[in-house]
Amino acid sequence: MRSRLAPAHAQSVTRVAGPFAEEGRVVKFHAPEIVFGVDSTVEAAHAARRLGGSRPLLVTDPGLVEAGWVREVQAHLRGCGLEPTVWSGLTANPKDHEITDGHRVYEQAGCDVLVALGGGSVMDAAKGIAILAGHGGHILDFEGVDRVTGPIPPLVMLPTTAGTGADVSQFCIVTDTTRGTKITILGRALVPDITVIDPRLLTTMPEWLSAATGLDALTHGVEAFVSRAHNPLTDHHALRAVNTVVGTLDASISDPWGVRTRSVMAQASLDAGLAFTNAILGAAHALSHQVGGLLDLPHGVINGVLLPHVIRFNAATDPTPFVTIADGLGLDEAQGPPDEAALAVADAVEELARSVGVPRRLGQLGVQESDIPRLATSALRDACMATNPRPVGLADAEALFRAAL
Ligand SMILES: NC(=O)c1ccc[n+]([C@@H]2O[C@H](COP(=O)([O-])OP(=O)(O)OC[C@H]3O[C@@H](n4cnc5c(N)ncnc54)[C@H](O)[C@@H]3O)[C@@H](O)[C@H]2O)c1
Ligand SMILES: [Fe+2]
Repeated sequence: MRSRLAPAHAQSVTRVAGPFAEEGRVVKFHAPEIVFGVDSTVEAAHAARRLGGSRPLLVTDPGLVEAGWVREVQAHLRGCGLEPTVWSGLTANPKDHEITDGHRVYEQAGCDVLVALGGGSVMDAAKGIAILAGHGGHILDFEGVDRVTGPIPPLVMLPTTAGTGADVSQFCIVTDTTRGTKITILGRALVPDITVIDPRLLTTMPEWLSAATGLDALTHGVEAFVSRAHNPLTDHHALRAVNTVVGTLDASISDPWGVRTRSVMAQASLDAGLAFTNAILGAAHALSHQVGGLLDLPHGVINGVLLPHVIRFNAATDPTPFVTIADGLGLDEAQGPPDEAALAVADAVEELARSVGVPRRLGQLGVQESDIPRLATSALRDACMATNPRPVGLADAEALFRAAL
């Protein structure tokens, strides 16, 4: 049974972080070691060494090579006496066969630790390589929950977007190129050993990427807050992430080199990541993974289109948690009826998405009516669907896709 606060005008938002557990309920919370700060990148090299590595595979992608960050991290690794091999042969929304390629390089070079420098795609690829290094087999064999049962090599994360939260999460998302969908591999074994968050690395993000990844963090915050698996520890991070993204995303885009606003967004991404890795996600992600797998589009952009629709769908049966979000965002409707407060949150998300240049409709991204039955069917199998607060049937998933089309 959901334990949720009464509307915000009756109780303050700070109550969300109140008593940890109801009687008879166990609350768990996992997180990697976290280093946060401008110019902290070198810590990743120290960490790789401290974790017992001598030959790191530096997993990255061509965009990060071009941005100049790969050279810098290579120098740090060498400066710590390590012998890195760089592998950058992956694309956004990493593909199953790319993980196989990366694993081959890992084995051929005799690597013993993974350092991921990049966005969610790079970090998920590094996790995928770690899974294969520990178990062999094919990456798609590990789809689902807790299929990674043995030890895997140490994982050091240097996130360059803000963000997917993959640097703190137990998720690994890979594109199944045969089925044209994204699979979710989920389990505590995939929580990285350490994330080194240097907001300086975010300054080279192009505008569209800042917008997309900021909306991804917002979606993580909202979905974690309303998730069936939420708890007071995750609520705190989820709410703070939502408030911070809404308050800062515009500014971080208009001042791309501003390390202060980038730092705030990095913290929002971290908060959102800590929330969702523990509370899991919901229908927006379950639907988004299908569109991302089919059309190879930026994950955060798809989320920005879908989230308002999913909020309205969920609020139709229980608007209460959205009242707390509305209150945190300072929306006037938080003082009124709960369903109006929830709709105001959906509208605020839609407005933010449009203000940062995300299209309003899935149709503008290339989704067609004829895709919907297939997208809806596979969305029901996604691991994120189980924690959506309102049960989603096939007709609901189709209706959600149509509403967003
Ligand atoms: N594992 C998880 O917990 C989790 C959570 C959410 C999303 N994801 C996954 O993450 C992926 C999306 O990751 P993303 O949104 O971070 O983008 P991304 O990693 O796909 O990167 C997109 C592009 O941006 C470039 N880029 C990244 N950082 C840059 C920087 N600082 N400067 C210049 N260019 C830069 C990359 O080179 C790439 O070309 C999707 O596959 C999604 O499914 C994973
Ligand atoms: Fe996401």
